[in-house]
Amino acid sequence: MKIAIIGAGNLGLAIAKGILHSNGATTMYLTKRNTNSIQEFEKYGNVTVTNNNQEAVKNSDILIFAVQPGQFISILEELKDLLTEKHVIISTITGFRISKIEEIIGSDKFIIRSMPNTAISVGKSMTCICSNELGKKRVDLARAIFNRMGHTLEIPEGQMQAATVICASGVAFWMRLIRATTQGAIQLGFDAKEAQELAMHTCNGAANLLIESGSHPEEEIDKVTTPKGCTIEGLNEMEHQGLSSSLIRGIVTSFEKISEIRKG
Ligand SMILES: NC(=O)C1=CN([C@@H]2O[C@H](COP(=O)(O)OP(=O)(O)OC[C@H]3O[C@@H](n4cnc5c(N)ncnc54)[C@H](OP(=O)(O)O)[C@@H]3O)[C@@H](O)[C@H]2O)C=CC1
Ligand SMILES: O=C(O)[C@@H]1CCC=N1
Repeated sequence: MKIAIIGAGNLGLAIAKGILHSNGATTMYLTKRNTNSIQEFEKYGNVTVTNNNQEAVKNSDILIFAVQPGQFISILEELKDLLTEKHVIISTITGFRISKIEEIIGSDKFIIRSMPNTAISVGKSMTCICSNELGKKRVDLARAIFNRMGHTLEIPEGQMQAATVICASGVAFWMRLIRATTQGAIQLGFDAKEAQELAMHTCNGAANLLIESGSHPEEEIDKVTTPKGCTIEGLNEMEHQGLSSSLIRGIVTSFEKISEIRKG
């Protein structure tokens, strides 16, 4: 697999780490205009760091675009004449519709739109995927690439904004919940390092319980809440203070913002 990541910033580098972590590429190009900060990636023998997008495209089959939305159009213009039937174009750009990509490079290209999250760097991304008509023939390939770095779900393009909030922004939401749990643990007497260890591994365990058992969260909650015990007392107080409601409202607010950005 010859992969190029055009725009090796926060997300692009997280994807690069995930690919390296999973031995997912035979060769990998990483591009950005100022390459000083990512030069170290060349220590991996199969990685080329360059500011030359055209060189990366010519020498790769899978092109993952991870630039800011405002940078994407001019990059596609720069590269469109080099794109051939060997290329699978994978965009991670928030809010950038497939039809807009087709307007620039044509609908006769394999185009995948994806929404990974930064946990891709450790092989644990939840990545949502959709494609243009022709790209349907390459969805399985795209899923195979991202499945090596976590879990994938194919969705209609109309759900991509919602997936951005739940999965990409979601990493930040879960981090805050883990941090709050850590603060609670410190108040109960653990030092900061231990407190974070307890919080993140408990979070990991809870998620894995659901993933592996397929059960509903309330089923697992029922197993933990001893009648008249401490768990239900704590849980009910959290709900009196608006735990579920505040999460839902935050998610909806985030979605309203992303819709507003897209209109802009
Ligand atoms: N961060 C996240 O969790 C997620 C982000 N996204 C989306 O991914 C995209 C990237 O986000 P993020 O990584 O946070 O942004 P960054 O700004 O960190 O990364 C963008 C990178 O693109 C490079 N770049 C800019 N212009 C060019 C060019 N002409 N050629 C090659 N490289 C270029 C920049 O480097 P330089 O200036 O040196 O060129 C920079 O490293 C966005 O569209 C975002 O919406 C999607 C899902 C999750
Ligand atoms: O916060 C943002 O707008 C982008 C989209 C998803 C993650 N970061």
